[in-house]
Amino acid sequence: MRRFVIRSLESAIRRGGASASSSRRFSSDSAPERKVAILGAAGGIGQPLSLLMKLNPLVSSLALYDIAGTPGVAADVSHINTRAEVVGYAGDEQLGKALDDSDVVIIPAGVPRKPGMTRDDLFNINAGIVKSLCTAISKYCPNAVVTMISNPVNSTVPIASEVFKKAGTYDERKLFGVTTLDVVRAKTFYAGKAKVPVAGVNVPVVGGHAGITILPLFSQATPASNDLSDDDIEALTKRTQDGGTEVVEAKAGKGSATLSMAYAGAIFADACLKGLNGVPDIVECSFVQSSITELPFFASKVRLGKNGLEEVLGLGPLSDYEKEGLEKLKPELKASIEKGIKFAQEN
Ligand SMILES: NC(=O)C1=CN([C@@H]2O[C@H](COP(=O)(O)OP(=O)(O)OC[C@H]3O[C@@H](n4cnc5c(N)ncnc54)[C@H](O)[C@@H]3O)[C@@H](O)[C@H]2O)C=CC1
Ligand SMILES: O=C([O-])CC(=O)C(=O)O
Repeated sequence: MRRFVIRSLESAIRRGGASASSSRRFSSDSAPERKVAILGAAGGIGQPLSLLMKLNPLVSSLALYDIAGTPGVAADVSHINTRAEVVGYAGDEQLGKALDDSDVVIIPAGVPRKPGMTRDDLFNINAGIVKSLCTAISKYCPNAVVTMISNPVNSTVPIASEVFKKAGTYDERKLFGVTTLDVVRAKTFYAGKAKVPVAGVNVPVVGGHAGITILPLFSQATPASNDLSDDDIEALTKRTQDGGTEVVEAKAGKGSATLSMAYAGAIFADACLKGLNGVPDIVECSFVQSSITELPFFASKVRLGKNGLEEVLGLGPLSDYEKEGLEKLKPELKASIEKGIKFAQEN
């Protein structure tokens, strides 16, 4: 954690976080002013994510919004002696103020899974929540980068895109489904199996964010390992795809991943902020509008920049096992995307 924060600070300052081309005001520690809003900030993910964003020196203003409970979270987090000014907002009537002038909006609002449920089982409740929050975003901060954590991500991102299109504010460079936790898991599981230090591991994860739509590309993992058998790769793939369910079952009815998700959400938000600040070569995996397959949204490596999404990177060479996984995931991902679009168009 400490290393993450220090790295952020160092790279923001050293690699152009203080880029003179930004029209933003600069604070004394040379990073431009950036407002981050978290919607669902009092929840299981929202609270630790609020803490992590308060520790991020690239954030100058942190708005914590939820339907209730945010004054307490904000009072607590605000006592930490870091740069960000923290304000809590609760209830519909304060949503506009929370969003006003935000550079990055992170959305972990909505219900989590219980054992036996799929992410799609959350659709009926979370689709409406995401739709109303995105309607407010298009009104109060139409230029913000939006990072969507609420599940099912394979549908909530298409919902957000339709809401923004209807409002006339859609910019595909500003909408991201957060799949960073899949990458975090793939790195951890790979390092354990390949017996390499986890800090230097990289594994792209493509597709979507549910079950078989999560496709880790272990053939591209670095450092490469010659010791892993086909069975090992299959087991690693399945464990990554079922990582969320592993946590849901271990929590036995008390929700899904919150701490690891907050970590992943903070990594992705930090990457977005660095991109906005003009730091070069910021690449993360994310579920975005894409043309690298025939599906309109797809997760892959993306380059982040001053306007959000700068470039969707290709899939790279796939193993036969990964090629097969890619073809298998397409029908499910397509159906989830279409379900989201249909919901937003009809409601
Ligand atoms: N993308 C990913 O990798 C992951 C996504 N998730 C998803 O994140 C979501 C949140 O999970 P948790 O934090 O564990 O749930 P939680 O139930 O602990 O917290 C959700 C929060 O959202 C708030 N909320 C509900 N309606 C709202 C609205 N209209 N406006 C603002 N806030 C609202 C609730 O009051 C609550 O505080 C779930 O949908 C879960 O499936 C969870 C883990 C990983
Ligand atoms: O599994 C869930 O419901 C939450 C989630 O998306 C994850 O942990 O990857």
